[in-house]
Amino acid sequence: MPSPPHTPEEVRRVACVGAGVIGGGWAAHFLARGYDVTAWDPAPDAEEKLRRLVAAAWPALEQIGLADGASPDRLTVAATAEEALSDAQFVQESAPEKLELKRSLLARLDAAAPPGVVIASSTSGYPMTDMQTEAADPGRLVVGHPFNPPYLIPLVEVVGGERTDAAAVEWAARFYKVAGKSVITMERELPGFIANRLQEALWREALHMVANGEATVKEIDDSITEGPGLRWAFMGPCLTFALAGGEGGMGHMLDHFGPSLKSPWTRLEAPELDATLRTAMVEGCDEAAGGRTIAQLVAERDQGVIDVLRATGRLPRQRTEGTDGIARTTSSSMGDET
Ligand SMILES: NC(=O)C1=CN([C@@H]2O[C@H](COP(=O)(O)OP(=O)(O)OC[C@H]3O[C@@H](n4cnc5c(N)ncnc54)[C@H](O)[C@@H]3O)[C@@H](O)[C@H]2O)C=CC1
Ligand SMILES: C[N+](C)(C)CC(=O)CC(=O)[O-]
Repeated sequence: MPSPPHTPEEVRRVACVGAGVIGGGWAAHFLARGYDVTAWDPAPDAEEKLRRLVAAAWPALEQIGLADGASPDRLTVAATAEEALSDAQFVQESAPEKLELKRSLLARLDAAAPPGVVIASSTSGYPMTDMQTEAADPGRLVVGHPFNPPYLIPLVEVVGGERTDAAAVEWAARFYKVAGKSVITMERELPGFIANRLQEALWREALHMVANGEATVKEIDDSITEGPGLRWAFMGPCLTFALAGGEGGMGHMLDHFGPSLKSPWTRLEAPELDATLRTAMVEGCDEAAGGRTIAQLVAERDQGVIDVLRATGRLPRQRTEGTDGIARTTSSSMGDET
């Protein structure tokens, strides 16, 4: 891979390929951080949906603080991937989670991007080794796995594949930090990375409980939001459980509860996602939503994440308000820039 032509700090133009839930969320994030964003998505209604998503996200982004000059007007929608990438300094791919599609798309993006420009995939779980097989320069392809919505949840998991250059992984990790994200750089590939491997265990059990009529969708959601979820926003599952050992910490916790790890709380393979389970999940979510639309839930979620980020000190405590009443920060509002 030729060296990236720009340092992470010099990047001004980002291309977002695929502009659905995550590509649109990335576009909103990069716009709010003051970048010029060019998006491409083959769907005929993609531009309209993308602009709607950015407009819906913008009030939350104004609340947490925009970079100087940030504006939704700096979003351009290109007619082809090649046009979108022609002068891109970083590329974020967020196309559907289908391995064959990712393989050929990443090869196409590699052919279109300026030499050395790093290309990151938002994949939720494919190892880059499996996706970079058709690219002429696989050295610049990395995974940059975000969390929904990418414009509010700080974490990005960064990892390369067997044929990725270490320099590209390092560059991407630094770029995401400069762009206001909180980064975990993984030394080795794991399907599902770290967070989705953990989330999948929870999700598999949730689906089993619904399929077997053991718990409702609402009970499952309440069990997390009224319980462990409150702790997880600021203390992960390991430290949280260390406190379950009282003054003896993790040592006592393991001696006390270790044997129960062998008890069959979780023991099941992934459930069959048949029509009955699908309907139960959809109807359960409709019931839990209690008449709120997706747009209302998105606004509620965004406000909830902002409140948690604020309460846990992860949003800047001192923000300056412009004459237009919009908060602006001169550095990133989330994540660690160092
Ligand atoms: N939805 C989520 O919560 C998260 C999704 N991801 C990952 O982000 C990626 C995108 O997922 P979503 O945004 O949820 O899907 P989505 O279905 O909302 O958006 C995918 C977009 O890709 C477009 N598209 C279809 N074919 C394409 C092609 N050949 N080239 C470029 N774009 C194409 C579609 O028109 C659509 O707008 C996936 O890899 C997924 O695993 C990662 C983190 C969270
Ligand atoms: C549902 N999902 C597997 C696509 C979720 C993610 O990949 C991360 C997230 O936002 O939780």
